[in-house]
Amino acid sequence: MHSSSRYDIIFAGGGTTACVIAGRLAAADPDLEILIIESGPSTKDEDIHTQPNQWIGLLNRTDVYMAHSSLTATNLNGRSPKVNNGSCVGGGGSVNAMMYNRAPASDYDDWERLGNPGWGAADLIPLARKLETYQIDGSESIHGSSGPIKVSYGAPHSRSKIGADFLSAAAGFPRGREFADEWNDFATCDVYGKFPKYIDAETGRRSDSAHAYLYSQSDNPNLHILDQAHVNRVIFEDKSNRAVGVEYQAGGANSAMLTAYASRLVVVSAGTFGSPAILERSGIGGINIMDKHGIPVVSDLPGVGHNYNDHPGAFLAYLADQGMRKANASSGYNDVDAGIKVRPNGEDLRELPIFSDHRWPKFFDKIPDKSVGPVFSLARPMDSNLDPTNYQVAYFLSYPAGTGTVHITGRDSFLPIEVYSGLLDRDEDLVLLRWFYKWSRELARRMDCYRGENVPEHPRFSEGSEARCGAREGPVAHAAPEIKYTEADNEAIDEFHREKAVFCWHALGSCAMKSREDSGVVDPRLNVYGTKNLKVADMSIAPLNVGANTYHTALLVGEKAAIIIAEELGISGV
Ligand SMILES: Cc1cc2nc3c(=O)[nH]c(=O)nc-3n(C[C@H](O)[C@H](O)[C@H](O)COP(=O)(O)OP(=O)(O)OC[C@H]3O[C@@H](n4cnc5c(N)ncnc54)[C@H](O)[C@@H]3O)c2cc1C
Repeated sequence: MHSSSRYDIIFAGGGTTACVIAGRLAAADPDLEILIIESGPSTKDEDIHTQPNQWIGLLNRTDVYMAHSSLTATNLNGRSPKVNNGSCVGGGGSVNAMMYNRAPASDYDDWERLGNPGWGAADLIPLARKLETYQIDGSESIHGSSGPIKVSYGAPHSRSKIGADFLSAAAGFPRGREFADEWNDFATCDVYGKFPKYIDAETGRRSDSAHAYLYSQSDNPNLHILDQAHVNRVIFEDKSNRAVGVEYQAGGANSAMLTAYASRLVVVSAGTFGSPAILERSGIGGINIMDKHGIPVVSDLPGVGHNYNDHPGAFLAYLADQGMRKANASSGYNDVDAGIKVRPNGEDLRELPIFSDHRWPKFFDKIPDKSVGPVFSLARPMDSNLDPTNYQVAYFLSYPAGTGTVHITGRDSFLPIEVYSGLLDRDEDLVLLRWFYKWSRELARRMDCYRGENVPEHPRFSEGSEARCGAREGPVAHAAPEIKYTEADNEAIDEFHREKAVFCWHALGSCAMKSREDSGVVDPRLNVYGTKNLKVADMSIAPLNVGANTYHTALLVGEKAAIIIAEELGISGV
């Protein structure tokens, strides 16, 4: 499809957000010459991407899924956890777990309050309706009925019994929370519910932005997708700092450097790891980084690569009764059925030292739609090295206190990037994870299918501890007393998290939309400070974390960016 080297708009990176923007603009103005340069392969109609139950297998595919080693952090016992992103047309959206989870309204209002007019919930909620066709009974004031992204509970008859078992255990769990059919209304949390999925109920296929926005316009000859090509840097017109194109390589690390020119706009949309790296290689970033790698400075922006965040969590494996077997043969299923976005009550807060004294009053207390994170069940372990008959109960922190950094290690786009994760840097995050472990285990051991813990996948409690893990005959009674943990047990849980806690693929924030004085990288119109005709649009612009899996926010950023760009280029109908 790559026929010319002059375009109106070039996208550097062709992931979730780029597909939304390019698709919207191309649909509104089919004459617009658009080039998307994506380092990974095409995903069009590939079963591994379109068949939901194949998604766990994707995590072993180095061609469509990129793993970055991170530097070790203080609280990780010398461990260097991998952080990952999708690397293919559609990016994370073409490899992700398809869990549909919307962030609370207050998150976007927080973004707006940081000096970003137009990014509050009142502006974004209409876009949330626009982007989806909600195939579940839901209120029209909250959900869309004609958007490109399809949301359902999965293909009919595709669910396992694990989700229902989780919800029935929750009903008997004495910690008393309600149940709700709707928990994605931007307001509700602390209720149990079923997890909707980015799966088209009619076809059973994954509903991703690549297919929904881009491939659906394959007949448009002006919409060019160049896959398996790495963007090295943005090119600027001499002295004016106006972006005029990009340099890229289409044949691997040793191939020739090629150029493509954009007369109207360059949009960097390479995700939380790729976007700051492209900016830094282009001379946009901290002076220390430019000096270190001998890159001429275009814009001195020390915030590039800072403010990196994700959701730290853990996936606990349990032994299951063989009769409760799992995902059936249907491919329209992602193994995730039920969960809760937990908000601690007064009693819970007494179990959360450090967190309840500092982070809670500062960030959560007065804002009732903010949960501290979800707990959810999985019918099959995320880790394909584990026995597939195990089930998992997982949890993650929505707003961890620790943050990290992402920087280049050289001028070559094939060099690894340097990531400092910040994972568990802060004690309050460790305390909260400890509490989540206990809560989630109480739920897991009340499930009918429970037959004990997969011991190596749990904390190493000492001999004689009430908390010690192992195989069991069956579940405990719903009203059974909770396990009492000693100080030594608490230390074992912390140690487990130091060794096993992971980031949940929700990287964001490394090119934050904030004021320049506050270490921001882009303004509210997504323009990179100190440049012209250059925007960043993807999850890297998130100035603060969001209390949900991040695909929904990436889609929202795409819809919002499409409107901004259309306004500026005089394109109507977006
Ligand atoms: C395994 C996994 C599971 C997930 N599960 C869920 C879930 O169940 N629910 C949910 O809501 N969210 C989930 N997410 C998160 C969600 O998918 C991401 O937040 C979202 O896709 C991020 O979109 P983005 O546009 O910011 O970046 P991406 O979609 O990551 O796109 C960035 C693209 O840029 C490309 N790129 C990078 N550098 C270059 C370069 N130099 N040149 C050219 N191209 C480049 C990358 O290859 C990538 O395709 C998951 C993510 C992953 C990876």
